[in-house]
Amino acid sequence: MEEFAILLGEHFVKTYPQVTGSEITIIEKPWEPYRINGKIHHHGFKLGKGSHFCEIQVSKNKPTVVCSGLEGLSVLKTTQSGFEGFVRDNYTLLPEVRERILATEVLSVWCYKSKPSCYNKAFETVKQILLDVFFGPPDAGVYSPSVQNTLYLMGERVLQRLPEIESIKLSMPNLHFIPVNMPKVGVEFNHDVYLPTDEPHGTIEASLTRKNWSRHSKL
Ligand SMILES: O=c1[nH]c(=O)c2[nH]c(=O)[nH]c2[nH]1
Repeated sequence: MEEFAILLGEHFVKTYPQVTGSEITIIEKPWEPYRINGKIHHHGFKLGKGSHFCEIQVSKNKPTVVCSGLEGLSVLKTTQSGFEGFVRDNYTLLPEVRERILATEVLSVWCYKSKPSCYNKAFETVKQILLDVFFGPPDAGVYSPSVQNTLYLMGERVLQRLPEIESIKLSMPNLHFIPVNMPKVGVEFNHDVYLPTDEPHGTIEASLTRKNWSRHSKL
C-alpha cells in the first residue's frame, strides 16, 4: 500500500511541471474471509477492526515522507489498571484508583526514516507490539497506573524494536466503564456491574521521536 502511494505521488510530481508536491492517503478496509466452524467461506467476507493506513508526501525538492498508521483498534482489560500518581491541587476531586476497567480505541501514526524490508510486515509488527505492551503477558497481564504511562511504553517499545521508524504518535481515548453503586436502592458495587459510557472522556495522546531526528530522512 505504501509503495503504491509513493508511486502515485511521484506520478503527479514527475508528470506535471506545475505540481511541486503531492500528498496521498490510503486507508485499507480490513475485509476478512468469513469462517464457519473453522472453514473459510468460499466468497463471504466480514469487515474486521483496526485499519492500516498510510500518509505519503512526495515533493520535487524534498525527501519523500512515508508515515503509516493504525486506526480503530478497540481494546479492553478488565483488571490490572488504575489511575494514580497524578498532580493534585485544590481543585482535584478525582480519587486515585488501583482497580478499574481500561478501554480505549487506539489510533497511531508512525513515520519512517528508512525503508523497511516490507511495509505490511512492519505494520503487523507495530500492531503486535502495541497490543502486547497494552495487555502484558496472557496470564498475569501488566499493571497500568494510567493510560498515559501505558501509551508511552507502547510507543517506546515500537521505537526500540523497529530502527527504521523515526517517530510515533498515539491517541487513546479513555473510554470509561463507571462502577454502578446505588446503596440507597440496595445495589452495592462489587466489581460486577459497570456502565459503559463514550462521553465524556479524555483523549490521551503522546508523540515520541528519536533523539537527533532528521525530519524523516530520505527513503
Ligand atoms: O489513565 C487515566 N488518565 C487520565 O488522564 C484520566 N483522567 C481521568 O479522569 N481518569 C483518567 N485515567
